Amino acid sequence: STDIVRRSANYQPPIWDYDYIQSLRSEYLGEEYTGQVNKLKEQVRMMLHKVMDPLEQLELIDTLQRLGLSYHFEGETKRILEGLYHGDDLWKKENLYATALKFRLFRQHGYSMSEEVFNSSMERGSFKACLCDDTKGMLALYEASFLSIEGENILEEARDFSTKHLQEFVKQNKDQNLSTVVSHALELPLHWRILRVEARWFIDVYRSKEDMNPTLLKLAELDFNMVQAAHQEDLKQVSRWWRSTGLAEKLSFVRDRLTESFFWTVGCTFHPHFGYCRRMSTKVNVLITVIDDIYDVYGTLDELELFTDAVERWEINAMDGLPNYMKICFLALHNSVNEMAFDILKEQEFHIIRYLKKTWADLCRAYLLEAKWYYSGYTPRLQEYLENACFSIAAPTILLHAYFSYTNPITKEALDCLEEYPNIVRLSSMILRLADDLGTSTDELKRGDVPKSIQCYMNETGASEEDAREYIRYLISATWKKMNEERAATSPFSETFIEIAFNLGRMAQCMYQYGDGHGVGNHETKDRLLSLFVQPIP
Ligand SMILES: CC1(C)[C@@H]2CC[C@@]1(C)[C@@H](OP(=O)([O-])OP(=O)([O-])[O-])C2
Ligand SMILES: [Mg+2]
Ligand SMILES: [Mg+2]
Ligand SMILES: [Mg+2]
Ligand SMILES: [Mg+2]
Ligand SMILES: [Mg+2]
Repeated sequence: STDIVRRSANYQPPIWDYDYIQSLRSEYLGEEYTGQVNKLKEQVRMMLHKVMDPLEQLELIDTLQRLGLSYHFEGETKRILEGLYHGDDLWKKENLYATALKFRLFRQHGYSMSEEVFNSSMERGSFKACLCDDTKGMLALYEASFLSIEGENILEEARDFSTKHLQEFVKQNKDQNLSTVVSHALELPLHWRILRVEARWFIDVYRSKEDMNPTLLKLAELDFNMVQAAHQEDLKQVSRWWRSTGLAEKLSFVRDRLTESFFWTVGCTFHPHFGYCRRMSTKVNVLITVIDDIYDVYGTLDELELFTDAVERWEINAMDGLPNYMKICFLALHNSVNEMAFDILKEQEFHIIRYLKKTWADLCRAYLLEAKWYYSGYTPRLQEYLENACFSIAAPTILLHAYFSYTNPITKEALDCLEEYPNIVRLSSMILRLADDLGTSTDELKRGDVPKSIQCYMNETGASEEDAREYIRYLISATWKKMNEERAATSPFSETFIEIAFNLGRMAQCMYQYGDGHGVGNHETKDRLLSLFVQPIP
């Protein structure tokens, strides 16, 4: 047969090998620290009951959230916010900092809050110039502005005004600690950050604050380490499964990214009780990574047509015509997905195979279309590219599997809605796709891949690459406003699902913050993985 010339991405081996992952241990696993944690949680509950000043109540809620502790105190938090929302005393001695903090927390927790609350800080349509010296207020206004939805001009003005003055503040660099915090916020606003990664960073910042509360700090450190121990067990378990598939060595040309695939799931649901969801989602992510590389790098168009047909048919004898490397990949996918369907059938008597095979078929068809565009040298218009690329980024597949792996009871209503790719899924996919293209397209185009959003926009408008990237960043920001609207809207999905969809977008911005954190595994990603999964807080 004619020699097939196959592209290569020259992917590096995983950052940690199997034996290293299996060697992970934590002294915080088991009951050793449970007594101490419960005592500390009790003390924090007392604090939540005793704090009476409205602003101090909000500050405590915000601090608990930033320390990664709010999941322990959802009841108390709700009670306090309910009380504040319906009371009106807070609004009297008002300053920008208090208004912005209150605005952000209420919107974050789904309360309706008008942007007009900032009117007293404005005159003739802009923010009062004197406010720019209030750095704490500027920072609070900046963070609050990312809870905006489309058409909120005051919040748009708030973001521009605060960004400008915060950048000025960092340049003057008068106060090292505050400059660090301000730079961090300017890099990525709180609303777009992954809670777990943020908590690890904030615990260190909180330790050196003059108003630091030792009980909160101690609980945050202990809880972080205990959750890390739980995550280690999940990672070790799913790493054993990954090794049993043999895919990494059989398909030596694909990305072998088990730990990064696991990191994506921790960003979506870090809660210790969601171990099954993390393990299932990791399987999905690592399989998607392999199949994506088969379509993007290795497969010939004929082979890809065969693989796509086999996935659409979803039956064992569909494998017969496949080349060997595709046989093993198809059977690994088929076995893993059917096993998840079996778990649900056993547990909930809900037969979900048709939903799962459809999402994998949709994904492979989207991959195939991109491969056809690549091989024919076609560059689509941006809109046409994105229509397909919101499927090929695999967010719908990831979110559907996540829904099944934590939801009990599964409802027909939510499933029918999920099948229509609802807004929340579409928007989360868009953010993931755009952030991924910003982070991966340079390397992808070097080794040969379909033109990505940046290139499609350049081709369509004649824009430079830098302007195209700027436009893609603008699209991410605009998509977040639509996402914020989805949270407020009523939907058949639980708060948990909405949060997972939001976190998938956040994970993308976290993973690609410094380039291709998944495929290349730069040092920032490695540092994050070490701090999340290996090194306990001392
Ligand atoms: C989990 C994922 C988001 C999905 C599989 C690996 C990813 C990190 C990304 O990989 P990439 O090759 O960049 O996707 P695409 O650009 O080829 O669609 C697509
Ligand atoms: Mg982050
Ligand atoms: Mg390999
Ligand atoms: Mg790819
Ligand atoms: Mg791809
Ligand atoms: Mg990519």
